[in-house]
Amino acid sequence: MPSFPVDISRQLTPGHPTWPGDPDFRVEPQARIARGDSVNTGEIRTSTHTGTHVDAPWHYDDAGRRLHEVPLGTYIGRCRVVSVQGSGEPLTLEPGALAGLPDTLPPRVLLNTGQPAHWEEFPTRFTALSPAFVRELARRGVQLIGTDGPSVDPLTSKTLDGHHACRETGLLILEGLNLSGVPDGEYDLMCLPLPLAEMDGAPARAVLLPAGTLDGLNG
Ligand SMILES: Nc1ccccc1C(=O)C[C@H](N)C(=O)O
Ligand SMILES: [Zn+2]
Ligand SMILES: [Zn+2]
Repeated sequence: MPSFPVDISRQLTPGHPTWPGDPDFRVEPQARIARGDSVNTGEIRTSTHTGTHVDAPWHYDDAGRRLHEVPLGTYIGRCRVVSVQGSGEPLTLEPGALAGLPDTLPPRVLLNTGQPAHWEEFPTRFTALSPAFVRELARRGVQLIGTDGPSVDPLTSKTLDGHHACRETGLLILEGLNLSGVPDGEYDLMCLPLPLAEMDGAPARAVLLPAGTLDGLNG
């Protein structure tokens, strides 16, 4: 029995790795009481895709919705954490990975692919989602896919087939979760992306609550 809330966000430590080519994640001290300022403050610089974050559809589709156009309820409500294993090279999930799971799934599924709790370096080896896998999740009622990997497509993909399968099926994407040590099962997800208007995505805080806690909210 985990202790709730279970924090499934990655700690944004100085030097947290970012997607290759994205700006370094930086946290810099600004005001310091120890230097005579009245308060302590800091400055952060981050890619919108660092650590635990959501992708707005506009990230991979110029006609897609931007972050402020995605209803917050997408990220709040019943979810299921599922351990899955990819196959092939690059590691990819196919529909068979869902064998043994019910034909109807909650609106949110979080995929535990075995990524560690902390990334010392950017994980170049992670599990991608095939379009067939995405379509099968959509068929089972899923509306939000979360993964502990940094992307739903392989690192070197230019075609972003997994992302586009999500676009075609209306599925939204949450990436970079920390699901290390989280038992499979049903929970309520509460994930709140930073309210960055007009953006393509945003870092988010995500926690799990006992299933049913949020009953009464939509979805
Ligand atoms: N930041 C990037 C720069 C160039 C190319 C891809 C990315 C990504 O972020 C891809 C990843 N699929 C993501 O959604 O986080
Ligand atoms: Zn992203
Ligand atoms: Zn993505």
